[in-house]
Amino acid sequence: MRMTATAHTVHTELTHTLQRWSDLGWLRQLDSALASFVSQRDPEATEALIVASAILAQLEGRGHTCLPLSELVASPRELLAWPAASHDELDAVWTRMPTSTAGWVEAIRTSRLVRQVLDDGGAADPDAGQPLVLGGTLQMPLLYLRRYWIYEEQVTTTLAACTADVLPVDTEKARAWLDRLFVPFKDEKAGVNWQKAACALALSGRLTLITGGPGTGKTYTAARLLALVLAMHPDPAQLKVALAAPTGKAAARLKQSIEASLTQLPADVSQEVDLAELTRRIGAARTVHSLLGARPDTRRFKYDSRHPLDVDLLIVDETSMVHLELMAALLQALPPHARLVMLGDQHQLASVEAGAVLGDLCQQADGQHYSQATVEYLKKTCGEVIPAGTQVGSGLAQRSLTLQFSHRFGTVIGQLAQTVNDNKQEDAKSLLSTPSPAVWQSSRHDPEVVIRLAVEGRDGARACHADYLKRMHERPDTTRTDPQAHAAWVRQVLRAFEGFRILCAVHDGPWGDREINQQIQKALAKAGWISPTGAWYPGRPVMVTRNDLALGVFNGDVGVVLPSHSAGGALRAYFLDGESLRSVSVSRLAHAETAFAMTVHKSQGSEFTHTLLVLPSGTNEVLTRELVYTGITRAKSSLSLVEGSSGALLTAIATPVKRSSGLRLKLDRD
Ligand SMILES: Nc1ncnc2c1ncn2[C@@H]1O[C@H](COP(=O)(O)OP(=O)(O)OP(=O)(O)O)[C@@H](O)[C@H]1O
Repeated sequence: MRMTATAHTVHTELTHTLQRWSDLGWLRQLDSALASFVSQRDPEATEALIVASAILAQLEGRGHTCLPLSELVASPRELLAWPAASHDELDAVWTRMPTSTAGWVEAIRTSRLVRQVLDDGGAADPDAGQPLVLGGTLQMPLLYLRRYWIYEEQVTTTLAACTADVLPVDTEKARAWLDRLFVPFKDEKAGVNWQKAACALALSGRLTLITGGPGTGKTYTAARLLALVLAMHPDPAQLKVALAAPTGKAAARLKQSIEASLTQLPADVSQEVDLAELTRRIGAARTVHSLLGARPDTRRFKYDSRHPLDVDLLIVDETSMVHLELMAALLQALPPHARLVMLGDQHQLASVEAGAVLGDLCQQADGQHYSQATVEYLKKTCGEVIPAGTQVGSGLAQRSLTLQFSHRFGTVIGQLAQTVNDNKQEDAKSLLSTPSPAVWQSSRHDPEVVIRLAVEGRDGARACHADYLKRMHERPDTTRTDPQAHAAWVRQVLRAFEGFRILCAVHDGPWGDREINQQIQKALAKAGWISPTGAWYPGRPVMVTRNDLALGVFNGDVGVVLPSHSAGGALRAYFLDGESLRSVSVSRLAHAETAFAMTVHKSQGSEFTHTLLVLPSGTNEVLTRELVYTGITRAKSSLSLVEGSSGALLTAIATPVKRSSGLRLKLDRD
């Protein structure tokens, strides 16, 4: 098709403008490149489509799976959150943009690069491999990059199929087992034992979503569910169980806490259910990627809908970190008969990749959307009486449940986490202004406070980096000749290291993990704890930044560099997963960084006795409610907070993460 001279000039001017916006750092190069691609491939493309393409690409980079066109109508300033210097230029371009949602739809749907599949927009366009998809509804039109639309469709279709399958349950037998597996426990708030109800729910369907904050007993419940499924199975020896989590660390923790929970089961249960055999059969917990058979240099997995996983029951933990693409792959690979139980905390940070799937799926997981049938089933199967919801939720709501009582937290950290979730800023302020061993906030906004806490701890929370370094220096002589004594010493050092961690919101600047790591290294060297003569030195904590299957190390693994027991004591990086120890020669560890401090994102799935949360000064788009909630809930016993400027925490609490997605709309449709 030939472009008219005027259209050509308009396209050229616009793509130059977008390219300049990339050069100024407002857009990414990738974003303006997509806009140029659209302009080149469709000479008839409207200016609105070209601009929308660039913005769509940018939003994908920020974790959104689509662009809601209604947000472009008034002014995109809020949506884009670019620096003030951009406002005049944006406004000038916007004078040429449609002024209504319907106008945007019309400007976009006509392009041959766009596949129109609006629910109520007339016949959907045939699929001709268009790179963009216009989905959603006329009232809530959503522009997608093709692959994200496909992932959302795959997730909704498989979820709908899973939730529609009702599995037969011998309710009498189940009730008898559930009464044995759960000692009478009543949630203080609702008087419902949600853990027991979760197990009952999981028996009756192929998909169960169990959410809840830290320590609410998600893995405790999953262990009982495993015992229950095994006890109810007609041929237990045939049952194939798999455990998985998004990161290696979280997978190791899942396996460890499930095993610990299984050992706590009443003796009469373990006499009838062969728990030792169950533990053996589960095998190692895997990362979701390795479970699915990730292959280097390709997005495709070994297991998919044509080659499903060989599993009857799959339990996935830390589901909040599973992004849309991975969730689609996981659901596709599930065999049609298998049960999937997803555990996670919907309030935690989503993965950096696009999608906030758990949050989307858990919209009605509060137990207040149960149908009469769900309520009756639960009463019959586990004896728990849950009032039917005033508004009956979707099929997925019938398969979802929130555990509500934390068994782990000292009350103050738990309360603080709750006030963050509920956006109760005044309550958060008052909890933080009452110093206690559990929760403490610095009144000074100085990185020096962070360094001092790292070296000395504080009153009521002495755990700090000096602890593991002290253990390192107290190395028994036997560790030089006896490999077992050496392994025991390494474990002690690594466990002490898990007692304290600094979590930063950002990488760069004086409050970022990079600078803080350097300052702490200097301070610990000055105090005589370490001797960083080169890049590798005993006591250097490291985080792996890239998977290396050959070495057996994974992105996010955190360990400590220590001398090996071999003659000469060559340095190795040691990693602890539960009880099992791995080590790698530092000379082979090409992708690792120092980890006295790390980002909150990287800390997901881990917990530390004393957690020091560091927030930057000024406004920063990463400062969100989910980030501070995730940081706070990494603390097992004590939390310390240092803000770059006063009010950073409160600003973050008031700023929930917003990630656009069409999943909720699609789940409602189905
Ligand atoms: N009903 C219960 N009775 C007694 N102890 C419980 C109960 N539920 C959980 N616990 C204990 O509370 C602690 C936290 O439980 P668990 O690890 O299962 O929580 P979680 O929700 O998986 O936490 P996280 O999200 O932090 O991994 C464990 O020590 C567990 O044994």
